[in-house]
Amino acid sequence: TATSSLVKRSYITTSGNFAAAAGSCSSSNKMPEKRVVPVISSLEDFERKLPGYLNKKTPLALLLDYDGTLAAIADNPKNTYMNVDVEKLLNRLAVHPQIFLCIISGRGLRDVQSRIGIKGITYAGNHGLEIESGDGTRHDYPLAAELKNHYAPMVKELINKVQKNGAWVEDKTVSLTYHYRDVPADISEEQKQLAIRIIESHGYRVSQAHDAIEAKPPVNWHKGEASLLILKDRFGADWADKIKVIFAGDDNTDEDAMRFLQGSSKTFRVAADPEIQTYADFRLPQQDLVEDLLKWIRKTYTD
Ligand SMILES: O=P(O)(O)OC[C@H]1O[C@H](O[C@H]2O[C@H](CO)[C@@H](O)[C@H](O)[C@H]2O)[C@H](O)[C@@H](O)[C@@H]1O
Repeated sequence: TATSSLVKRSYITTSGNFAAAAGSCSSSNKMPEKRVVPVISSLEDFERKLPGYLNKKTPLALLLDYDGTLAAIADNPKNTYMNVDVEKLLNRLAVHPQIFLCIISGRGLRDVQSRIGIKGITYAGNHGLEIESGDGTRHDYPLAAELKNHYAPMVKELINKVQKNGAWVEDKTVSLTYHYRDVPADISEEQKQLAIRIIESHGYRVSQAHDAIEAKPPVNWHKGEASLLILKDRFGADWADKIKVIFAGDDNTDEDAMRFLQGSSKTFRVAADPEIQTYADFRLPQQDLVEDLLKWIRKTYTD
């Protein structure tokens, strides 16, 4: 079955050679030439700019990021919430027979599951390193032992040396986030640079997030690869011929999904900055437009 292949599939983990692994995907990550991304700024805009993309006879895979997409960015990850209408819409779409709902987050799997709170849907945590289907089937990216052995010492060193002046380490067991929002501006950059050096000295890869940096294992696995695995697993290798796909996200790590889904989906980047470079098909200038995206889908599939 689709779910059993999720468990059985095995991936070749990059070897203990961190540097080689870290360099191996850099060229394919290059952004396309500067282009103006069409903007969607109202519910009507979805219909106007994507006429006929969705129809109730064709199944939809709806892949959504959490922080900054379903929930507005807050001062602390513990203080995020989806507004009541978004929650209701999501719950409704989750049980629609033509809609496959998946949440793909940088948070730990259990954390994002508890925040969304919908049973029976697919979740990916830690940027896709951990995946759990609605029936409980799991896929954990097999990280090399040498890499895993560096994780705890990395957390310890970060806590000892840079968890200060308001900064703190979010330990998510296979990747971490170093939050520095509350560090005074005059020392923030220096402290962040030290955190980056510590992370890289342990062979982990750094990427920028909102007032935080992410430390991820240097493997060619991210939200893009995870999205493809999830889609293949659920709909088969020819998923692109059978279904429509929508992905929405707001962060650098979501760009991997937007890049991997190019041409076979419609992707939306939540970003206020009109100059932002993105692989997405459309830009949503405010986070609350995600609610309109969900309303557009509900209207198409339930009216
Ligand atoms: O992939 P996502 O679901 O978008 O998760 C990305 C990271 O989100 C969280 O951090 C970000 O959101 C926080 C709450 O709004 C905010 O305080 C922080 O500044 C942001 O960077 C989460 O804490 C991380 O673990 C996720 O990787």
